[in-house]
Amino acid sequence: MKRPIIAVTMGDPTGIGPEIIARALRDSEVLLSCRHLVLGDLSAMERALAITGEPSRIEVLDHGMPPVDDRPDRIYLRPLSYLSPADMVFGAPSPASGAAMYDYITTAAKLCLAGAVAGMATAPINKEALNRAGHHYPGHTELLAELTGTEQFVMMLAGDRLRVALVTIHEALADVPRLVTFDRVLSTIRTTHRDVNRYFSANPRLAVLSLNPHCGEGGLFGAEETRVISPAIAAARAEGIDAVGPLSADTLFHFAAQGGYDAVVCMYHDQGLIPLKLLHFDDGVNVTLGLPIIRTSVDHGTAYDLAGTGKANFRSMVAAILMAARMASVRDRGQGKGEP
Ligand SMILES: NC(=O)c1ccc[n+]([C@@H]2O[C@H](COP(=O)([O-])OP(=O)(O)OC[C@H]3O[C@@H](n4cnc5c(N)ncnc54)[C@H](O)[C@@H]3O)[C@@H](O)[C@H]2O)c1
Ligand SMILES: N[C@H](C(=O)O)[C@H](O)COP(=O)(O)O
Repeated sequence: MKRPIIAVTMGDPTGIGPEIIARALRDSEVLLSCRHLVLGDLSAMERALAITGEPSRIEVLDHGMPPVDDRPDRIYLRPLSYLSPADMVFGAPSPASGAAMYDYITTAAKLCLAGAVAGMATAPINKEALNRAGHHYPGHTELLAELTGTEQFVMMLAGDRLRVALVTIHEALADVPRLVTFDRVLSTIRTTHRDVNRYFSANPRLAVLSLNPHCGEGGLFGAEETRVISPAIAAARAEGIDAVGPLSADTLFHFAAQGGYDAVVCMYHDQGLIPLKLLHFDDGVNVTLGLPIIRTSVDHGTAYDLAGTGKANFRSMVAAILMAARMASVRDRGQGKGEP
């Protein structure tokens, strides 16, 4: 079987990205499941190989793609930046490295849209550095939505025991109640249902959380449940989606982690990501639902405290690459887990 090509973006060259890529691309399951094209910086990749001690050799591909008979001891790299040592100091992203992170992502997206690669798996960026370089996005998710002209997209983080999908993503907590609207809750449920059904689990059962303690306690602790969340769930159910709620966030994860639901729709970032990272920090995957391309990512950040030590755990990078390859094979077989 022809293995799909997954574009792997280096992320922040001053973080752990290059090191976890060096390690992940030696993983036997990764080697069996896909070919890769790393989009990044040659010097940063060479430094990561020296730090990790991985015996791979870099093969520079300025234009082409990795061959069908790619070698397990190669890193196929398209260099998109040539950073100076001053721009590669660990933990100190610069405008140049911020611009480079942006170029890796946009090039990968273009390759995905052109069908030159099957999907992309991203190493972590520093969002502040991205913005300082003049690219004003909260993260990969919103940048990729814009690049692909996608309006309805969802950040989902997934592990074997739990999947969480977010109604609001990178927002100040003070803004969340205003942003939890009927339309956003309903579109998050719809997009989550459609893509979980397609890629992960047929006819998924979705739990939808409350925003307030005890589901608002009959209005005593807030009205979003009755005003917004319940009507959105009712509308989704009327479309045939198996969504239940609103359910109290403090207890629901106990049951969801035992397999009660295929995904949990959460109202804000930390509501979903705290339980997910508690259970799955080492092997969780961040996947963007709703895009016309396949995009997965690690579930952690740049970890500057570990950059340059070779000690960062690379399992989430492995899991992200494997998930992208699996999603590509589901898509390319023209069949999902459930009906489209
Ligand atoms: N997918 C992404 O691009 C992504 C995701 C999350 C955070 N970030 C960015 O990363 C930067 C740092 O964020 P943060 O400090 O909140 O989170 P972080 O995940 O970088 O670090 C939090 C803690 O987890 C540890 N850690 C992270 N990854 C690890 C790994 N692979 N192995 C072992 N330990 C690991 C770190 O050492 C640190 O102690 C921010 O700029 C943030 O925007 C990017
Ligand atoms: N919210 C994610 C996390 O905490 O892991 C992360 O920041 C990812 O953001 P993007 O994939 O949009 O860069």
